[in-house]
Amino acid sequence: MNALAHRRFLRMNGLGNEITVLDLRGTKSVASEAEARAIAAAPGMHFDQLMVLHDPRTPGTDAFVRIYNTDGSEAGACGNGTRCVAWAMMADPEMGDPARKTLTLETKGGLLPARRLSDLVFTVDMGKPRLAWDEIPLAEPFHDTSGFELQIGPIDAPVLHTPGAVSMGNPHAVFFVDDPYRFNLEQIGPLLENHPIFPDRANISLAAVKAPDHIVLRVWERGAGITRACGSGACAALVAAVRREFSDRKATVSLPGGDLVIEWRESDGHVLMTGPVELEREGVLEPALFAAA
Ligand SMILES: N[C@H](CCC[C@H](N)C(=O)O)C(=O)O
Repeated sequence: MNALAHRRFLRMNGLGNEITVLDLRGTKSVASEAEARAIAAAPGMHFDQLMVLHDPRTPGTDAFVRIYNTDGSEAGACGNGTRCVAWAMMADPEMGDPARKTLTLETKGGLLPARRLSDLVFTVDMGKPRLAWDEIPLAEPFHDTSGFELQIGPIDAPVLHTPGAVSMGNPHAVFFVDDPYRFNLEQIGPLLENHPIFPDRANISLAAVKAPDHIVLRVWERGAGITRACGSGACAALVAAVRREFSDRKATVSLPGGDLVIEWRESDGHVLMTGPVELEREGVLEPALFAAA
């Protein structure tokens, strides 16, 4: 019997970014990429990200969280998913402790302190952005403020120039454009995600700075495609905009699914992301899901 069979899961979202939460704390089980893909591919089970809770690894933290994309690939950060896990660990009757208003999660990307502001609104400290070319990572050095030239085919695809490159524990390329909805992101997203300049692939954002405190964003996510929202992408876009003096250090980022408030805190260089979560349903993983995994 597969170790994940019959396990309870929560189906949540962060501004429409579809998140499944699974609690494997107290076990030695680890979901494989094939198992994550199998869950995402099953009827009615699609997720953009699967957030799997494991026992804490670092003193002072409450859980280690593995993050899987729709294609099964693991990621070091997921802002919307982290808010959903924070809700689950504070408010879910089986996973949570309602007395908690703060907790610290850990992912492959680092430590993530989270605070509950109200029933469904959380602030996560997403840590410091990583900005060196080999931290993103990129395949070669690039000029750290003007970005790097990036051209893609086919010919009818718009030529996109000088994205900002930022890691929030996962790789992001942010293209500043006049109107993110003018581009055929379905076409250019996968070309850019898989561009050889990104040895680990990348999340691709199209950002329009409408005001010093307002950015409009669309994201093609690595391993998931176009999503309704991307929390780490919103953080990356704010950081890239500040570095180019396009925006203030605190701004509202409007994604297709709604708004996040992002602040690149002056005092310690950490990026704070504030936004809502929603619980859609709960369920149990059927053994048949894993027949082919
Ligand atoms: N697709 C991303 C992970 C999820 C990011 C996004 N859903 C968020 O809220 O940050 C990656 O492979 O790096």
